[in-house]
Amino acid sequence: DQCDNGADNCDKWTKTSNSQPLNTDGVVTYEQLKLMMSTGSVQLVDVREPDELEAGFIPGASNIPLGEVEPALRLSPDQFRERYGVTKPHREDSDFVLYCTRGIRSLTALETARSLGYTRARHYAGGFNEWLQREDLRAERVEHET
Ligand SMILES: O=S(=O)([O-])[S-]
Repeated sequence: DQCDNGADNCDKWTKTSNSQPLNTDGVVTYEQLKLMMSTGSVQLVDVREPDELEAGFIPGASNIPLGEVEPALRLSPDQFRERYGVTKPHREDSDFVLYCTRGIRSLTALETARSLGYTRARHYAGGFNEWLQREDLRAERVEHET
């Protein structure tokens, strides 16, 4: 079973994965994402089209457009790295996070990922829209403080 590989947080995840609707254990909030980014534990994938990323994206994200998510996750790890320049997520990874503009496409991508065995994958439902708003607010607050 999934716990055989000794993943740290195995218990927490095996109890909820597959048995809960995606909107409870499948969602990452802005705060959770920031925390994951600050600890270096996130494999972030932007599922928007490449031209949408020209206006910006979340730092560290790789781009796999929605229509490529399924074939991408079927690539071998070597092929995946060659194509996308990053390590292919492992099926048991809980730090595999998808996002788009406002959570619609990333939910579809998440369902695709889960159907391919990525049972702990999640999506940042607020998407790039919320990200920009929250980051702007943070910047303003920092300005006021200084
Ligand atoms: O990017 S979106 O599908 O949420 S509009």
